[in-house]
Amino acid sequence: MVKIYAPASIGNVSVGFDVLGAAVSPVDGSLLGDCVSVEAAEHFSLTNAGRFVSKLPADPKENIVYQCWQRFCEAVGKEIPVAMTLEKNMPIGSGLGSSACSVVAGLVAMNEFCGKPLDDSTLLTLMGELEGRISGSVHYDNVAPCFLGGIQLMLQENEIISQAVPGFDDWLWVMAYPGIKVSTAEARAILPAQYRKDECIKHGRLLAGFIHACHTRQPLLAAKLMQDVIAEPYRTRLLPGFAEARQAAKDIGALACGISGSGPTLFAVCNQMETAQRMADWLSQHYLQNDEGFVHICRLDTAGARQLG
Ligand SMILES: Nc1ncnc2c1ncn2[C@@H]1O[C@H](COP(=O)(O)OP(=O)(O)O)[C@@H](O)[C@H]1O
Ligand SMILES: N[C@@H](CCOP(=O)(O)O)C(=O)O
Repeated sequence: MVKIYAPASIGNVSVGFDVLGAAVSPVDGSLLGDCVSVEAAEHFSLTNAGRFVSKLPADPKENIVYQCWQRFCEAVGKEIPVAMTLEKNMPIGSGLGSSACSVVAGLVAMNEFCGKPLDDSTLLTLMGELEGRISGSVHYDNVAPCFLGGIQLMLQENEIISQAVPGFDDWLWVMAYPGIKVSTAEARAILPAQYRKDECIKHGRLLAGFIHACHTRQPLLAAKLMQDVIAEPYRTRLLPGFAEARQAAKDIGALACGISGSGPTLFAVCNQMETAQRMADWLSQHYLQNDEGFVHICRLDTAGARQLG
């Protein structure tokens, strides 16, 4: 039996719409991600479990893990009879890369079980394709960090999909999921088809500056440049309480704050545990909308998808 864990991720990281993503895990050692197990069987089956199992599509063939199995079999050229189990621990439509967690765990579990017939680049291409089926267009900013770990920058040239960007070890990422759902496909559909020249220039400056600041080890500059001119101005209206939370992050002393993926999860970057804890307390009291919401203080998950059993 093979069991794979795939961690939560922050798509865009504010400054890199569709081209920058970061994998995160709670500092308390708890797991914030999906698990997929694969074992030998006479016929294919998929069993669902986990905290958010009831939110999965009613039709089993719409479960992206079923589609991972089907696509993997097509890629290796044979039907592989296995019993798969999805532990759906991630809320769906959360902005935490929930579908990516299932896709990455599903494909890595199949690949490990079969003795690694597919290389990382082929796997990542398949992950992007499957994620694209859900959100309406291929974007790797969740699947790449979830699979490979850390902060990943999408290059998509010279057969390189993604490469790592060095993060800052002392950064704490406070993640607050309010408990409501925002569909990624819908949050993409509300974005403009075109942007003005000055917005394009600013976006280029911010993203280039952020990557430069990471490589030259300037954390305060990197944090200052984490601004989103592409999605946040349009998506804020989907997120109750976001503007107040952003102001609170500034007042409390967070270095940066933004929408995780397409939301509704918000992230705030702090460089002191005390500030992160104050931020987490504020978000728990003011940003959560119902009992399904949660707040975690995280660090970058530099390992990405990994075998638990
Ligand atoms: N295993 C799965 N995990 C998450 N979502 C799934 C899964 N299988 C199918 N889906 C569907 O994919 C969509 C995921 O929505 P999306 O807004 O992309 O979520 P997220 O931003 O959390 O990845 C939903 O319509 C959901 O029903
Ligand atoms: N770049 C994408 C990221 C979506 O992330 P998700 O966690 O909301 O699926 C976007 O911003 O649309």
